Amino acid sequence: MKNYKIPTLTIAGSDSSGGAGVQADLKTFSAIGTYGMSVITAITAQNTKGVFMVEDLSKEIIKKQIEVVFDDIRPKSLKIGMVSSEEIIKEIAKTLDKYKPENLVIDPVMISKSGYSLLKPEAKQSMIEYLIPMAYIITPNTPEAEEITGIKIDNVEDMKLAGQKILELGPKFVLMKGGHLDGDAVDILIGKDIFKVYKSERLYRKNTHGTGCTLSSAIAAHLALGYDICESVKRSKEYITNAIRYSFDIGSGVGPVHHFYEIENKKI
Ligand SMILES: Nc1ncnc2c1ncn2[C@@H]1O[C@H](COP(=O)(O)OP(=O)(O)O)[C@@H](O)[C@H]1O
Ligand SMILES: Cc1ncc(COP(=O)(O)OP(=O)(O)O)c(N)n1
Repeated sequence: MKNYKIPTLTIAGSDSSGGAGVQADLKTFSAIGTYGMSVITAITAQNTKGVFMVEDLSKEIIKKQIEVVFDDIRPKSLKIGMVSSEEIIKEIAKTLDKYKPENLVIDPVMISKSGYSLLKPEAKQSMIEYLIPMAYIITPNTPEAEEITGIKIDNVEDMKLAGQKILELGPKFVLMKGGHLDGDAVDILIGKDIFKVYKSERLYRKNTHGTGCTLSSAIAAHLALGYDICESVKRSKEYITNAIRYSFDIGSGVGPVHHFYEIENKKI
């Protein structure tokens, strides 16, 4: 049930083309029916053809954005997307630690579809050490899970192994996303006492810019609305599948997925 007074927050980078990052997150929050807020970590000059330039914001302004939001409108859930440097990761972890946020969804963004490194390689370890243990749920795609665990992932069995290893780093749940493998799009939710598979048919679409951002913010929105973890993932998987199904051509490269308000009423 939508409730536009329920606050949700994204801590992520800005995508000037509107398909990924903060812009995708805010569209998702609105479409699912929550009140979206944003803490911007970096500005990317990006379009459907690629990422052309990135500038991080200072750790001071990132910290201040978090503080003023939490001190005034405490979010019911939040997601963290692009955080590119060790310095920024540590500042966010330290600042959030003061507020003990509930329902923290971490999308461990590393490399954009166009191949641009959005996480500096030397910052990977601080993401593992400082951010991942704080997560209620983390949502790695297979290349990210490989980077985090060192396990090569070619199939669902490998996804389970890697997911288990990520769980040992401290998050409550891990959602292993299988969009990069062949065949059906299979995601696996792993927790101490939970193992659930969410499967949808593979859609052969060109326009898949922002899929990971959209899925993680959909999970944050559903958690904020009060759904439990399994129902939040189920509804978010339906949301992203429809968003990919109705994705459209805009620009000359990989276009965005479609956020629209009727999406929840469509059957997949
Ligand atoms: N071609 C596709 N058809 C259907 N679902 C897909 C497709 N590609 C990705 N997905 C789904 O979109 C979500 C994002 O997946 P993935 O592509 O693995 O992550 P990311 O966008 O972070 O690289 C997952 O739920 C995945 O199963
Ligand atoms: C600013 C910003 N943040 C994250 C991403 C990566 O988004 P993702 O949802 O993984 O989709 P692709 O860009 O890989 O299609 C981004 N591109 N920009």
